[in-house]
Amino acid sequence: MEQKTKVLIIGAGPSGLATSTCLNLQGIDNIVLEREDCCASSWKKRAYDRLKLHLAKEFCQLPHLPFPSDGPTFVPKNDFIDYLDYYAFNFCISLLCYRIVQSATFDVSSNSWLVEAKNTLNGSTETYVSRFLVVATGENSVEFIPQICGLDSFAGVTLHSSNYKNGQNFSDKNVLVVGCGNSGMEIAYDLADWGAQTSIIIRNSVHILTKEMVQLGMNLLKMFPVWLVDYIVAKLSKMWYGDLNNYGIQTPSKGPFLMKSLTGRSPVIDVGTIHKIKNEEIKVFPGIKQIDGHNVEFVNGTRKKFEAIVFATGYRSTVRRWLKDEGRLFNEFGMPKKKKPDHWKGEDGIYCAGFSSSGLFGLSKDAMMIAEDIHTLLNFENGEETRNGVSTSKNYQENA
Ligand SMILES: Cc1cc2nc3c(=O)[nH]c(=O)nc-3n(C[C@H](O)[C@H](O)[C@H](O)COP(=O)(O)OP(=O)(O)OC[C@H]3O[C@@H](n4cnc5c(N)ncnc54)[C@H](O)[C@@H]3O)c2cc1C
Ligand SMILES: NC(=O)C1=CN([C@@H]2O[C@H](COP(=O)(O)OP(=O)(O)OC[C@H]3O[C@@H](n4cnc5c(N)ncnc54)[C@H](OP(=O)(O)O)[C@@H]3O)[C@@H](O)[C@H]2O)C=CC1
Ligand SMILES: O=C(O)C(=O)Cc1c[nH]c2ccccc12
Repeated sequence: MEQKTKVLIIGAGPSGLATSTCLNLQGIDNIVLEREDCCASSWKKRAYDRLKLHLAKEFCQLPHLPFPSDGPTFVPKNDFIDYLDYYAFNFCISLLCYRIVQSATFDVSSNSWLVEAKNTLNGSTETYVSRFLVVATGENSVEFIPQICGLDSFAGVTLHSSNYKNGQNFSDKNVLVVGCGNSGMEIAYDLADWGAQTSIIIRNSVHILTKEMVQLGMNLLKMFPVWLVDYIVAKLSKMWYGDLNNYGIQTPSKGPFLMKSLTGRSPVIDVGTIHKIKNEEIKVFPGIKQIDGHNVEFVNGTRKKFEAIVFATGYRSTVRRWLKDEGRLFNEFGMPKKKKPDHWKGEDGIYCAGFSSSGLFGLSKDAMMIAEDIHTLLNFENGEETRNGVSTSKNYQENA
């Protein structure tokens, strides 16, 4: 089987859905391929129960569909899932699930992308041919668990944050959370709330802000330079939380928004974890040196027994496993080679949406720019054809 389309989009997360919608509204034929059985699978299957969007809803809406004005400012996970399902339905997205893309190659002779996908319903390999290819498989495509000396010998339960739902099964257990990004800090809070004896590893410096500080910062950024916004937000954080050094938390020298834009690392948006750290409900440890049975030894020589470890150690992109473009658009980590704002476009009609480390806000911008660019290129190509005597119906109307 070989299926042809003008644009092939890989991945039906927010990036794929947003790009498909923007193309649909321009009347450009496109198909979205998704490896799972549904759209927005990371939100439906790999997110913990108490998750809410950290940014105010105005920064999280996808193109052409605002959140209801009477709804909460910080949208809960399930409302966001309903929003994404409605989005896919409302904009008539042409979605093919159960398709794991295994290779994508540009064919110079036909000026098109040849994409092979495994159909997991019947085991067959399908071929798709398109003029344009949009990579929307996400920065968080696969769980990352670091190699730690002795991890194989750990005698308790281990899981990645993407498989954590809530702390129900951990009450009264000694649990170690590895990683102090937004997942780790919130999961530690949740575990402590469920009665687990909770510890967290914070091995590097990290910014801690409230969601209101981030909201203020995002709004100030519309008018003021990043250094000034960082100065204000960092001052507010210091006033609110005091000196966190005493609790094992150092503040980076670069400001939170500059750091986000340069490295993609988000500040931790505190949901109450800091309060629990201050009152010793949650203990802070430095990096792990080694694990032996139930014992974990930290780099400062301290040892402690744990019954479970939650790895909130982040994710990796998997593009380089299947995209055969000789590493032109993506680096070895599966992230764009070009710096923002030029990250979203490669050569030969390839694009990426959702790889600017700027969350839903950034991926919506990518989607709009990609659709606009494809629209312009197609108009140009149609114009060329008209000049060469091959008119399309669109050009008949435009020329009339
Ligand atoms: C826990 C968590 C909370 C977050 N909260 C926020 C927030 O509040 N605000 C914010 O702005 N950002 C947030 N983000 C960051 C980001 O906005 C989300 O990760 C968002 O889902 C990214 O959308 P995406 O479509 O780029 O990637 P994903 O949602 O990961 O979607 C990619 C899709 O591609 C599919 N796929 C991957 N490989 C293949 C393949 N080979 N073949 C076919 N399909 C494939 C996957 O199954 C998946 O459905 C959060 C991230 C996480 C992990
Ligand atoms: N409600 C929301 O909006 C939420 C948003 N998110 C977003 O999702 C994305 C992914 O977040 P998250 O899952 O937290 O992943 P991140 O990549 O942001 O964080 C990973 C963490 O793991 C730590 N880590 C990695 N390896 C080790 C190791 N060997 N030992 C100790 N620590 C280690 C890192 O620390 P180090 O710096 O020392 O390497 C870092 O603190 C982010 O953009 C985040 O902001 C996540 C949860 C909720
Ligand atoms: O939740 C995330 O990690 C995001 O990427 C959302 C986001 C985009 N810009 C920001 C600036 C500060 C904090 C979070 C974000």
